[in-house]
Amino acid sequence: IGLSTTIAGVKFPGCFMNAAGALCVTRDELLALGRSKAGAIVTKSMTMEPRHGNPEPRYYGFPGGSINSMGLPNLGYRAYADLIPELKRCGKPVIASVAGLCEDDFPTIAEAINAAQPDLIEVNLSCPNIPGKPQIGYDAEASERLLKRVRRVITVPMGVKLPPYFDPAHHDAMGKVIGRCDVDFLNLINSVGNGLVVDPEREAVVIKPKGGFGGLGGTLIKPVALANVRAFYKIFQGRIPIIGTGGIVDGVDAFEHFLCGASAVQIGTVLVEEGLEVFGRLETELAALLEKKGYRAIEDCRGKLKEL
Ligand SMILES: C=Cc1c(C(=O)O)[nH]c(=O)[nH]c1=O
Repeated sequence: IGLSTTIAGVKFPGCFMNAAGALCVTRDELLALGRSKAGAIVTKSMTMEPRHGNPEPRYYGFPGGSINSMGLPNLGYRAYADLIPELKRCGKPVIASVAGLCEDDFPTIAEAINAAQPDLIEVNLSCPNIPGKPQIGYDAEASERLLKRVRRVITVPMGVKLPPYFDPAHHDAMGKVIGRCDVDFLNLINSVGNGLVVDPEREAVVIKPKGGFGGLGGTLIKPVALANVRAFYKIFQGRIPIIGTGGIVDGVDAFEHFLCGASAVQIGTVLVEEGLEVFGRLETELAALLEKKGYRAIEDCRGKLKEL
């Protein structure tokens, strides 16, 4: 069973990759991803200047998932632009994740990182952890304005990392925006923003930033992730490839994302908790599952979710 896939004309040797943010901030982390069985290298979302990020503890894993308020720790876009040629020599696609602290940052960073020619650029409209900054992805007009400015300066495939939406009216509104911005792929979803995890023993929050509020990931968000993959897959009738992210812990979870319409999947919490060996486990599990079900490749099951 081949687990390779193609997104916007770019061939991925494997369908599993890290989610931006998971083990991908430093040169060593990115090169380790290059040596691992990951099907791609995805950078941490980058900003104009290097950032330490929020005070620790800022990540907490627990049975069922994780909560984080990292605060965009990254090396700054210039460092990643310098790294991209070396990362591309690892023999798998390099996805540069672009963020910013304000709207004007995005086209500036995108133009500079495009010059380094990553295989794809992923525009992150969904960071939930910048104190005082609402997620751009929840503002349709701002999203459209930003994506059009970024599209003009990017010559490689451009994708969008969106937050979860919880109302079909929002799926439709964002679908219209995406349809007008010449987007090459979608990545659904980012963490479920501003959850709160409490430690009843200590009677305290578990992360320091924002009074303990942070983005939720892991198993508990899988139904939300699947709903968003399915909603946008149906809106675009499979014509815009989707990377499914959220709640993938084993091969069956990845299969569910493919059934809902994903062409590739990203992992965050399970990668942080288990380490780079998780890629081998997930590939083994998915290949066995597809074999058992009689599918020869991912595209044979993509979008085949049955309704009752
Ligand atoms: C880019 C910042 C993000 C962060 C962060 O750096 O706090 N955490 C997330 O769960 N998603 C993000 O998009």
